[in-house]
Amino acid sequence: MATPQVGAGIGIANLPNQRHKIVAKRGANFTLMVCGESGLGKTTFINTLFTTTIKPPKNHKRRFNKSSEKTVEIEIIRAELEEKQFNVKLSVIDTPGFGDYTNNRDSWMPIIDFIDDQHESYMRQEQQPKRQDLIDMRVHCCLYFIRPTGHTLKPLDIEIMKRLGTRVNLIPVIAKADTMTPTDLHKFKRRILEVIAAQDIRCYSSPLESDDEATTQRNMSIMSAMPFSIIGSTEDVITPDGHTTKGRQYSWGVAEVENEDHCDFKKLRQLLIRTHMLDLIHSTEEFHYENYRNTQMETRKIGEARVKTWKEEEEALRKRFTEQVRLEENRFRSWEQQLIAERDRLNKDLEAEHSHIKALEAELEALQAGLSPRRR
Ligand SMILES: Nc1nc2c(ncn2[C@@H]2O[C@H](COP(=O)(O)OP(=O)(O)OP(=O)(O)O)[C@@H](O)[C@H]2O)c(=O)[nH]1
Repeated sequence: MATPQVGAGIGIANLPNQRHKIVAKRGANFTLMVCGESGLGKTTFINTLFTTTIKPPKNHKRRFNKSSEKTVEIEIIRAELEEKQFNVKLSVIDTPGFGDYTNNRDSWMPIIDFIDDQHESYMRQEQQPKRQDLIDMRVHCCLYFIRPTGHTLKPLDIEIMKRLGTRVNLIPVIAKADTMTPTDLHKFKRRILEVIAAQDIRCYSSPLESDDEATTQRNMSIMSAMPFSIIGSTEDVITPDGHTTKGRQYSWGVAEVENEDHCDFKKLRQLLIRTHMLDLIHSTEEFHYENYRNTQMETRKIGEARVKTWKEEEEALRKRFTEQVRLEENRFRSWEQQLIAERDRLNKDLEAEHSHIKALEAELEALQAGLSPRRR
């Protein structure tokens, strides 16, 4: 685990102004998770966000050597950020390779387990008599990277986002926004929001209202950009007006990371680092952790091992499926019985008609036999 010390002006010095001045004294502990399909720019984004190489870029050829059975590896990168004597102990949880495999269902389970395990570990530590220096790795925010397809969310995205949203502050982001036109990006955002609402996916939302009108406006402007479109790059480029900035160079021009006409990187950075870091920490504590704790307290005796929630969800899903199959089979059987009964009834009718014809034929024969001598 790398522990780089970085100190460039990225805005964490504003944190003490956010909510509790007390945090300023001991600094903050912030855990950020990035997940989404492989190659969407998660590592690049993290390095862009903290204006340093927190994590070295990967060798993408490596991916092709992996066995298709392999699940995601969770990586923890730690860094200490310091600005104007304010410290943030940052942990970044990367989930590389996600979605590379044929069996994608197996790829989200370790992510869900990781989040639950951190709550579990914190809860167990809290139950101990000695409660100082608790190790806290609860995930305060999860950035879910969406592939910039321009269509809509994929079923796998929906499935994972649903599970994440009930456990963690989920923030959806559209990766590689420089690969889409502003019109397509706008339509894509709208479709994503429609799916999020229709599928009841819970995303992070912060209180918008504040005593200060400017803060309310700022919060509204930040939150209205969700799902945030982002461009990641640690490379310097020269803009048409001649200044140097982080961006991606193309033959048609440059895509600038910090240009609000190009993407929402600035707003997302503002939310994560400057304005909402403490709210993300507090809502994890007050909402997601409490939720976990309450559920476990209701369903478990003290000391009893945790039943993995996703396993319960899987079991419920399996039961529902088996029940549906059973109902369908019953429906099919009763339909088959009806068909057999109908066939028997028709056969009987046919037999009766047959006998009737036979009787008529016999009668006709008898009549013909009766008539014959007189003819002669
Ligand atoms: N066009 C474009 N390319 C990007 C962007 N961000 C990253 N890339 C490129 O995408 C490739 C993958 O980037 P990574 O940051 O390694 O992606 P990742 O999601 O961490 O990949 P895994 O860890 O394998 O899941 C690299 O070649 C990056 O240069 C972006 O915003 N736009």
